[in-house]
Amino acid sequence: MTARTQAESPRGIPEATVARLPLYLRALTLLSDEGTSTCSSEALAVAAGVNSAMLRKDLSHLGSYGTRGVGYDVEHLRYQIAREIGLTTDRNVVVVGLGNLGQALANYAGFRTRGFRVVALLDADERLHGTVVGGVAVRPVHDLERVVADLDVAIGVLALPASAAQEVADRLVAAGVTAILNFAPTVLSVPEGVEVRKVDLSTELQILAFHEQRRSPSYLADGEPVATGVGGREEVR
Ligand SMILES: NC(=O)c1ccc[n+]([C@@H]2O[C@H](COP(=O)([O-])OP(=O)(O)OC[C@H]3O[C@@H](n4cnc5c(N)ncnc54)[C@H](O)[C@@H]3O)[C@@H](O)[C@H]2O)c1
Repeated sequence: MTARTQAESPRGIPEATVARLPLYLRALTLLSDEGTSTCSSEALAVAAGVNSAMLRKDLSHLGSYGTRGVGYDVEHLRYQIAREIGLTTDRNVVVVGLGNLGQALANYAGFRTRGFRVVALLDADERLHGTVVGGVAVRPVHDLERVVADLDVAIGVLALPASAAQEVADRLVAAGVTAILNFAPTVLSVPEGVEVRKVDLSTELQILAFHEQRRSPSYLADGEPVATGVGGREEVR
């Protein structure tokens, strides 16, 4: 076996490419919905928001090179990418924590059309038990192990307070779940072989603020952040 020189998925596709596959899939789905059957790499790159050289390189990792003068077959490429991401079979999802965020996630119809079935909702608050969100009844978190086994849950979504996240993650892992999407503001510790993705909207907002600041006329004028705090010091939050 050759040593891996950069982060790669088990099939040898660079992780950076894997991270862009959902962008291509979304762009191809839009093109398909518009009735487009073939598209050039340039058009697909624009629709996905990347440059076309990067797109061609990414797709070459999938063995997809398009046809010279014609471009890519939209449906075929869509299938190839969906298969690569593992979306040709539906995945069952459990959402744990049915507060503001959990309810919004459970109500989101877009998961279903992308191959994710929210099959169970769990919460510790007994006032929520039996209430129906997005067509699924909320059950006690006590049922977690049974739900995972009976409903063949593949992915756990954590939308609960940070203080409860590790314990629930441990229970999910012990029950056999190997993929966790964590919205709680805490770093989870999981054994090797378990994949955790963390979603943090405030980090994304901070990144936007960083770029926004660099576009501001005063920053561009002298290359320095604007002093906003008392005594001319920049306010740091
Ligand atoms: N990642 C992000 O971008 C983002 C955005 C918003 C909120 N959050 C985080 O998501 C989490 C949920 O936010 P919210 O606004 O929905 O909070 P919320 O207080 O409205 O809901 C939390 C829910 O978790 C339940 N809960 C608490 N302990 C539990 C346990 N041990 N087992 C099962 N359920 C339990 C509560 O009963 C409640 O229904 C918080 O940690 C918040 O910080 C993250």
